[in-house]
Amino acid sequence: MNENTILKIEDVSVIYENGKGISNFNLNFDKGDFVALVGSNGAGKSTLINAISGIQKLNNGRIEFNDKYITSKYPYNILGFSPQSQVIDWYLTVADNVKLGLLLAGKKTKEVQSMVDEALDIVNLKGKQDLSVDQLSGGQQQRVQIARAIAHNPYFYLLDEPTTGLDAESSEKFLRYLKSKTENEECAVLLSSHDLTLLENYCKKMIYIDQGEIVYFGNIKDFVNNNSNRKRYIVEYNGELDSEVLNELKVIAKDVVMIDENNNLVLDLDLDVNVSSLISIIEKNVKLINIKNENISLRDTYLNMKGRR
Ligand SMILES: Nc1ncnc2c1ncn2[C@@H]1O[C@H](COP(=O)(O)OP(=O)(O)OP(=O)(O)O)[C@@H](O)[C@H]1O
Repeated sequence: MNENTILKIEDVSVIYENGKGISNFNLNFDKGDFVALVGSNGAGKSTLINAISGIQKLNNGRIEFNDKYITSKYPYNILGFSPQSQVIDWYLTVADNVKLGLLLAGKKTKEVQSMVDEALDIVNLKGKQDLSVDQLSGGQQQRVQIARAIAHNPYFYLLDEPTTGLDAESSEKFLRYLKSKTENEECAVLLSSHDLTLLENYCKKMIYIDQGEIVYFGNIKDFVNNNSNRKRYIVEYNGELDSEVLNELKVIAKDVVMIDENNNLVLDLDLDVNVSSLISIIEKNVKLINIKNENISLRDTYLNMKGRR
């Protein structure tokens, strides 16, 4: 195993009695990796996460940890695991929930309080530390679970839909925190979510699973570049576009024509569309100021690909 590799998955299959599950997964996670796990409902994301966490038995293959980071003697030390279902202790306060996680991770009592404070700060629950968790909203309870998963500064974060139920600002703050961890410390993150825009903004790599199989594992940028069959053009212009011209553009651009909030014309074009012919149509009607060329988002690329599969 490469010295930068934290965790390696070789030929892993988990097949449930009904024949569903995941088959022949080969993956590896190096330090610095921030990996998005994407796929439709039932694709196999939680199965993979639970297999890595050890709560799901494998039918085949093995999961190897680099013993530089992970010793099987102290698994809680290494994994920052937040499963999809809530696993908080309802009879404890917010702070005690996090403290319990730290003690299970083998942290010494004297270092625990500052780690609790830091984790609660990251999830914006500092003022609520003495409340019992059943007094919190659903999103706040989810944040307690996150705090418990991250408080011990694990080498590997294993997070199953951690932002579900979180407000936009908490989700952004949490992903920003994870990004800075992967950039500055020896750790890696695997995080599942259906929020592809959030994932694209923070993660570097992605695993795309469909019906228990890996469709893609690699950089998000490469996925978008290689699989998007369209490019976006943003056209800034002076004047008023006639509806006739817009209709003409819509025929060529197969209806994917919009006017954005800055009153620019947005065209999502198939790669084989001749852009200059479109521009001459626009120029007949208005004065062109600028044309910007953008890649399509991960979300649009993914939805497009799903439509084709
Ligand atoms: N304990 C189980 N017994 C039998 N089948 C299961 C079990 N757990 C999951 N499955 C099936 O395995 C497949 C993968 O499920 P999994 O929970 O891993 O999907 P997921 O990608 O996490 O979905 P979601 O986005 O809905 O959380 C599904 O078809 C699911 O019905």
